[in-house]
Amino acid sequence: MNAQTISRVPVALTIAGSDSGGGAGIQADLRTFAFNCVHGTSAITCVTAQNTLGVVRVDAMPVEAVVAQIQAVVKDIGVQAAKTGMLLNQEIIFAVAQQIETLQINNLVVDPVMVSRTGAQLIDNEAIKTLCNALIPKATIVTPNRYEAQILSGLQIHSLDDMGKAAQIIHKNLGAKAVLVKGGGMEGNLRGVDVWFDGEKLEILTTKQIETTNTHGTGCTLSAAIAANLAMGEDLWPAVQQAKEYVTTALCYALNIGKGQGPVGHFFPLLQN
Ligand SMILES: Nc1ncnc2c1ncn2[C@@H]1O[C@H](COP(=O)(O)OP(=O)(O)OP(=O)(O)O)[C@@H](O)[C@H]1O
Ligand SMILES: Cc1ncc(CO)c(N)n1
Repeated sequence: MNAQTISRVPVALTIAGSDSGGGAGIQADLRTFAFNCVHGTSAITCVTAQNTLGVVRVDAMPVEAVVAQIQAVVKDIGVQAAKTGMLLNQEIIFAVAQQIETLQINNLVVDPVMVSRTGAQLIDNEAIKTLCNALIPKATIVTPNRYEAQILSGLQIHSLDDMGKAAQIIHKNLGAKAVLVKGGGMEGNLRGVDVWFDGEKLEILTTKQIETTNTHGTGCTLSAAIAANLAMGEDLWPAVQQAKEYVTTALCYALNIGKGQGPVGHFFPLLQN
């Protein structure tokens, strides 16, 4: 059989942490890229020992190693979009922001991983400051969860109205082109409702609520799917809408593995036939 070489495939880069349990981080991002028909490349910032019950240990990569991974990918292969996930510390965040500027990476999705859905802070205050000053201003879109949006906006978020206000404050103060406040951590019928603001339009993204506790990796999956759609050449708003559909279906096929929160099922397109 003759090989069919494919040379014009869109390429996306994830700059994020490794999740040994395979549900979030780099592992979720690369699967999401693949199932959205995009070649996935990666720059690993830290290695977590993690499972469905939580994070046991985190080891940071040396800053030079993070920079070398980004440069190796961009200088040879080239990327049409990138996303950032768990960047861990101030030095890594600052170096990543510099590389994005120097290598002129367009279409940047910043998932400002700093607080888990349960409200536990994952990075220190200095790192949060650098994220706000150096990286978020370069973002095409920033996608905070409820708790991250509270930190970034200074508001307490309990209602849809609060989500909208937070999105507008983050947009005005931090300079990302668009903001998506995610509702996975909201209560009642707001769970799964996201709010978008791009400086002009305030939109509410609703979906059917999925009754599952297996929600590990939803945020990584959503931001990676947005990056994949941007790499495919989609405009930002349709890229977000399609990514929301992808994460919703992946949640419907979530995996009931481990003793805690199982991961979303990225490979549902293979199961549907
Ligand atoms: N039970 C649910 N039903 C429907 N959608 C959900 C549910 N839980 C999360 N989502 C959706 O998943 C996406 C990710 O949002 P979420 O708030 O869970 O992000 P996150 O806290 O960053 O995720 P994680 O840290 O687990 O990766 C959003 O579109 C959100 O609305
Ligand atoms: C590596 C990694 N990135 C992101 C998250 C947030 O879901 C996680 N739990 N682990």
